[in-house]
Amino acid sequence: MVPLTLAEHGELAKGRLPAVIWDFFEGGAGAEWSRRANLAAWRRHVLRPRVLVDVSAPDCGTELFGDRLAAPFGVAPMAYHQLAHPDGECATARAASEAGALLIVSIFASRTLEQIAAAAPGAARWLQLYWLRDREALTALVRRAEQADYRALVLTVDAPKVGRRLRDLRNAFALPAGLAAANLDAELTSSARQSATGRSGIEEHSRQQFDPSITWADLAWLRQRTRLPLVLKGVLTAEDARLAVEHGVDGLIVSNHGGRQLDGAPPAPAVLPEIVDAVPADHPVLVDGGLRHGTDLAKALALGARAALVGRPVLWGLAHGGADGARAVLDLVREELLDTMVLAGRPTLADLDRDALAPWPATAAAPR
Ligand SMILES: Cc1cc2nc3c(=O)[nH]c(=O)nc-3n(C[C@H](O)[C@H](O)[C@H](O)COP(=O)(O)O)c2cc1C
Ligand SMILES: CC(C)CC(=O)C(=O)O
Repeated sequence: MVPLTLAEHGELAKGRLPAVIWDFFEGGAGAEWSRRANLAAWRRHVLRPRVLVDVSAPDCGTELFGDRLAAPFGVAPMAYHQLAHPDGECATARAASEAGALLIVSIFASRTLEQIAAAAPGAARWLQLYWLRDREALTALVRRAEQADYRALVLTVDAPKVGRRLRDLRNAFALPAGLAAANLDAELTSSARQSATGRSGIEEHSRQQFDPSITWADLAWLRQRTRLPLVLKGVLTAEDARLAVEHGVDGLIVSNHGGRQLDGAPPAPAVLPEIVDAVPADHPVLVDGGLRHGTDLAKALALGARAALVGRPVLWGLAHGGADGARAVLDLVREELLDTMVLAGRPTLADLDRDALAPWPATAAAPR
């Protein structure tokens, strides 16, 4: 079967992956309300098509922190791509580069920052960090990212601890032998391999390593250690967006972490407009969560996002087709975005403004 939708990439991946890995990828926290809400939220808006517009040359190319992208999209930071494919993040890097997408590498990547950079030289890539208790390890990562030409740092701020992920608890999920967080000291992550306490290995490890005491005041410490743009991921209120700007942050990613952290947190499209309105226009606001169609990406842009990130579907492509599979996923999203722009009579990104959207009436059930 040649997959024609992201969901079909998911079906192929599910057939390939061990059930516990599928659950780690797919699962959310708690009752998984936020995970499901992410998928439903994009359906609560309709596109307002304009007609008799010249759509013969639609253009979705853009630039982000100086890098050219084929579309305003990227790969969300996700841990351990080798769970999906032996080439791991190196394959994803090739795929993203060929598709003209931004790649955000997770601090829990299973290949080194340098290997990933070498797999796609010159490509747009950022490094995502969690605030580790070990600040020397954090500083070392920042240095390496600068040397390997990563263009921005993303600090994920929605995870003072890992959310209560019931699937991983039931599966006592732990990293398989031979797989590790390649950029961190083996000692720092060894607990991710066991679940002696009956928790998931991932939860156990984050409990030991994440510093839950950091506050806005600590951001200055990180700011002083790098010239790279700093982006906060996991901001969901206008209040925090304003604080971020006051504390010298350069951009935001509006995200509920794919529903994997606070269950009950809003899906990004519900809060994106208030956040876009709260920050100066030269601070890019990105978004992620539940994007499964080019139309979802068009809606994100119309709500004011500068770009949107795709998470799980990239792992699906990687799992069933390696770099080619991940690239097929990204190409599909871009092609569907271009289709949407043509059929909606909005051939440039500037045309995808708030007039391009209307809410689906609250009284009408959102179609499945
Ligand atoms: C398997 C998996 C691992 C993830 N690892 C990280 C991570 O290391 N750092 C992070 O900031 N977010 C992580 N995320 C969250 C994603 O960056 C992103 O917010 C979310 O997956 C987007 O939703 P989507 O998967 O519905 O597209 C992870 C998500 C998944 C599914
Ligand atoms: C290793 C985990 C803490 C990575 C993560 O953020 C996630 O699984 O959502």
